[in-house]
Amino acid sequence: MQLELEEIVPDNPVALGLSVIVVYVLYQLLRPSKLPKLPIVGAKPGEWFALRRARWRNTRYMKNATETAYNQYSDCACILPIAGAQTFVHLPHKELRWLLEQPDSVINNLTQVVDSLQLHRTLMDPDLAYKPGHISVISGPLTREIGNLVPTLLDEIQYAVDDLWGMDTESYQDTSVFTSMCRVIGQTTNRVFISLPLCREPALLDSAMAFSLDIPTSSIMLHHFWPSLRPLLAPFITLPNCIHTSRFFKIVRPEIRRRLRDYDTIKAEKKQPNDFLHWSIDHAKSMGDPYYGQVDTLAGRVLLNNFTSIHTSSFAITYVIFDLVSSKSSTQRASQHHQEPFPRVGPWFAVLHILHDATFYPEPETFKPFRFADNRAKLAKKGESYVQQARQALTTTSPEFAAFGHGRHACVGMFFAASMLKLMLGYILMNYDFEFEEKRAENPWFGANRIPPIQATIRVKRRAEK
Ligand code: HEM
Repeated sequence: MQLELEEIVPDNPVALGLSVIVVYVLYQLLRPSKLPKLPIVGAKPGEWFALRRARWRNTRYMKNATETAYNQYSDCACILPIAGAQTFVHLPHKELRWLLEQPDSVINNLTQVVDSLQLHRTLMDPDLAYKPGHISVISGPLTREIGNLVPTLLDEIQYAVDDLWGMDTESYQDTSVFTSMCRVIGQTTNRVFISLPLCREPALLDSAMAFSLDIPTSSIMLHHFWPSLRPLLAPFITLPNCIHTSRFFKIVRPEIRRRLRDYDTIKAEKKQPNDFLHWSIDHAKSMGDPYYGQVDTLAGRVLLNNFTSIHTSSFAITYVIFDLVSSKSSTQRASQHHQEPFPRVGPWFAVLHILHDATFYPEPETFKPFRFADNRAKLAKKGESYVQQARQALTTTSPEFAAFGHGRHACVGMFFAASMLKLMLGYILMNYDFEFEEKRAENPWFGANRIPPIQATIRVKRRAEK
């Protein structure tokens, strides 16, 4: 018996719409998986929809899931599905070197970053990611200028911290560490990105900080939907990204137009500003592609840099401050190196668990702010070369210390971040006292990322001058 098309397809438009949705949902649930045949973390043997159920289990118990991936599958790869993120192929630690040797034609870092953060939807101009001009500006002039920028950085840190934490030497006050650190980092990085007075403009900082949160939030939301539905939902989900981008652009556009107009005169008079915006204009002029020199491209670069800098650096300093206030003996000595970074690479390595692996870091659960400095001193005492000693530096990445990633695509801003964070910590420890806390506030999970306790407060007061 042969059925005519009209007999199968309902003529009622609502029924037709519903049938399409049902067929689509069934297809998504039952279509064969393209994933390699590997053990799935969080799945139970023989269960239906193992991948989907594992995804929700892992998301609920992220610590267990990532620990299982790191410890139980230390010899073979496994699949680590997480809701709101990609389905990761988790590689054992020993495979990191192999991974780093793969050319971009085999494992493309940009594709993975774009997909992970859904940059083609969460950025209002995806070409900022596909034509990443900021990378050469960060690794070039910004990194070269760090030494010269120290007084500028310190000036802004002092201004921002004093303003937020006050000068009262008598009484302790409650303060939200994360919120204040975001503001200090936002102000300090923008001092280097677009200089005074814009770096202190509250509306600019508010929109930059909001945008820095919009990207991870909207990408997590988008990852909850099947890829084919994302283009339809993205305009709604990324509405905050659009609003914060246009607020930021409105503030910076007049300054960018002024810089472009006066570029030749400023250069002839050797009065160039020493900031990211100026270096980006220099870079645009050398590119021969008008896209790089457009006002909105330059504004987008500054905003994108706010995204890469604000939360990464604020997380790092917030961890340290919480570790210090709950560790009496450590606050006596100025702290240099401590990071509990969030994992970002995919194919995925549990950076968090590597940094808590007792094979590499004895007593990993104990906060030892001088862990690396003491190692360095021991190496010096043994007469080891300067190069060996420098392997303990915050900016020397390795398979065992991948807080900034490792290899070709390691963080290009790490030298800048490390200098800014050390200056900040030094300034805070020399000028402020903390009230000691018996118990350290827990670090919660946000999607696949471990983050500092962003709601928690501490008590702080200005140290009286002796
Ligand atoms: C404590 C602060 C920071 C941490 C922990 C951090 C961490 C990271 C990590 C893990 C990566 C990915 C590496 C990979 O894919 O293997 C990365 C990439 C990147 N970071 Fe950072 N970062 C920090 C601060 C900064 C700052 C301040 C800037 C800008 C000035 C920056 C700019 C970038 C850029 C542009 C990339 C992409 C590099 C590429 O694709 O080649 N980061 N960062």
